[in-house]
Amino acid sequence: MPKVLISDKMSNAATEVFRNRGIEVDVITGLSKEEIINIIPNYDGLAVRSSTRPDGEIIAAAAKLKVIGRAGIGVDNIDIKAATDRGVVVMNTPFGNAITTAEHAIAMLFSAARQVPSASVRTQNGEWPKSDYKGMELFNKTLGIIGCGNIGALVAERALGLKMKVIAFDPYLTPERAVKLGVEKVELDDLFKRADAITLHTPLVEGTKNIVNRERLAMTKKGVIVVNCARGGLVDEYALKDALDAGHVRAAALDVFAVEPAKSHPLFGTPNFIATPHLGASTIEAQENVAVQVAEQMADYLLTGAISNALNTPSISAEEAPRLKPFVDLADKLGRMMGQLVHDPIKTVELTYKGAVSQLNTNPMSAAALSGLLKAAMPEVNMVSAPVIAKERGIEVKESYTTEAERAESLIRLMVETSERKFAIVGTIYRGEPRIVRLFGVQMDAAFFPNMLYVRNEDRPGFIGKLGAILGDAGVNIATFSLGRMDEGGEAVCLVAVDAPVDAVVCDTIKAVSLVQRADPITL
Ligand SMILES: NC(=O)c1ccc[n+]([C@@H]2O[C@H](COP(=O)([O-])OP(=O)(O)OC[C@H]3O[C@@H](n4cnc5c(N)ncnc54)[C@H](O)[C@@H]3O)[C@@H](O)[C@H]2O)c1
Ligand SMILES: O=C(O)CC[C@@H](O)C(=O)O
Repeated sequence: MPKVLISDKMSNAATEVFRNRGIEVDVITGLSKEEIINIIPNYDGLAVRSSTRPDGEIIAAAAKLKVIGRAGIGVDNIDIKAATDRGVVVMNTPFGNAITTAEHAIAMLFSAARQVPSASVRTQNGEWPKSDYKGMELFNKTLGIIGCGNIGALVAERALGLKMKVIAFDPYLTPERAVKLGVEKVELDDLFKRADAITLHTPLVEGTKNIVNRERLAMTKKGVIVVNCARGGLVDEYALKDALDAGHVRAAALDVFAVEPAKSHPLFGTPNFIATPHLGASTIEAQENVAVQVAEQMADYLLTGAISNALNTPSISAEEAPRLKPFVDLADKLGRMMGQLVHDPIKTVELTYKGAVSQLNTNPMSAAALSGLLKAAMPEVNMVSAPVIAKERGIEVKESYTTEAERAESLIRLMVETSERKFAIVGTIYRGEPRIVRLFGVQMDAAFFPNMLYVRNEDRPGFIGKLGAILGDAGVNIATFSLGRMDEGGEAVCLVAVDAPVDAVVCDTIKAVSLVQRADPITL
């Protein structure tokens, strides 16, 4: 039974989902990094919010870990590269808290426009400071949205409902979508110049770090409002403080800070500054949504292999997972066989899906073939890391599809190209089992076995007897023998399934037989 650790405060709904799905679950929050490193080897899954930071050291200690689930959107607390290198799937819940966070941004906008928090505190202090507050009406004002994805679009929809004009900067926002949302797509500087209020909804990446900086704040209208409910680090907090102190920025409301938890901060106590402790996603509804969603996704993966909302590997729906499995296994075996037979650096990998398989989700098959192929040189590689590694190494990966398949319902052809030549292996699934139907240009019909021997020789009488004798003398028992040849007297291929690995000495003895070109062991 798989076992999951929930290491951050999360709705009980997550625990219930795991238990109902037959997954053992421990909820242990407030652990130090060292404590997590000590216990993580016991778990197949780790469910977190933002307090736990699964970094390279935690992931390296997690011998059994298969999945990290983030009950929320941002995954900047997770070392995705380390997870990818170890084959750990990282998944988030991209929509479960979006409405709640959009509502918090709107709440912050109103709070800033009317200074609700400070007016409340002073009123309750008995001051009745009515004449100190003159707010800003939002009606007819221009809201500048930086980052118009899920949450930005929800904020836009709500701001339009408030009869604001909405302008948005997002390099990936298409003009069509902007029209559909009812927002005007603008350049970044234009947004800073025109907005009466600015709200941020981008992830924190290299291109968005300090996107609200001193120079850009200087472009804004006097009296602008700044709201950030996305990520700390998007706003230069010192530049914001100066602009607030100078009275250029009317008010600012931050839910997120460059360093969290922000227990003391230069902005704290600044007039017209509002802070909340990363509450954007904190509603009963959102927390229940993300907890249920992350637990369902993790359970699906651990129990069925279905993958949704993964950041480092292609999706596989629960419905398609069982149909894909035999083809993923076949692709892995084709890759592993090829990886052990081709020793030169690979320039191109081409996967051709023929027949019924071409209609399926082939992404996991290609990932499995690549991982199998690279394993010969990199034993740690896996389906999650292989596509990234192939890209890093400059290996071009191509896929092609045809609904026609000769000789079988479905065929997968793996072709690799080195600087010298091309090699191809073709496989199929027959009665639920993977089989090789073509190997380096030679037609055959062979099953895959854990230990095999590949021999290429010139087709001459007597060779098979000699090969059998060498294997017999070496105490290697033959399980099956598959043969094929280009044409009579031409090149022939033997694929011998054996009961134990064939060592290098035996291979050298076979290679010494005249007309033998290659003898390579294969371990699957
Ligand atoms: N405060 C909270 O509790 C809370 C809750 C949920 C999400 N968030 C954060 O809110 C942010 C947005 O979440 P989302 O679900 O809308 O993400 P999303 O991926 O749907 O949208 C992000 C948008 O930012 C855009 N973008 C990327 N680079 C950009 C750039 N250089 N300039 C402008 N736009 C750029 C993308 O094109 C995308 O449209 C994330 O950082 C997420 O972590 C915070
Ligand atoms: O878990 C939280 O409270 C914050 C979540 C939020 O930052 C997110 O990115 O989804």
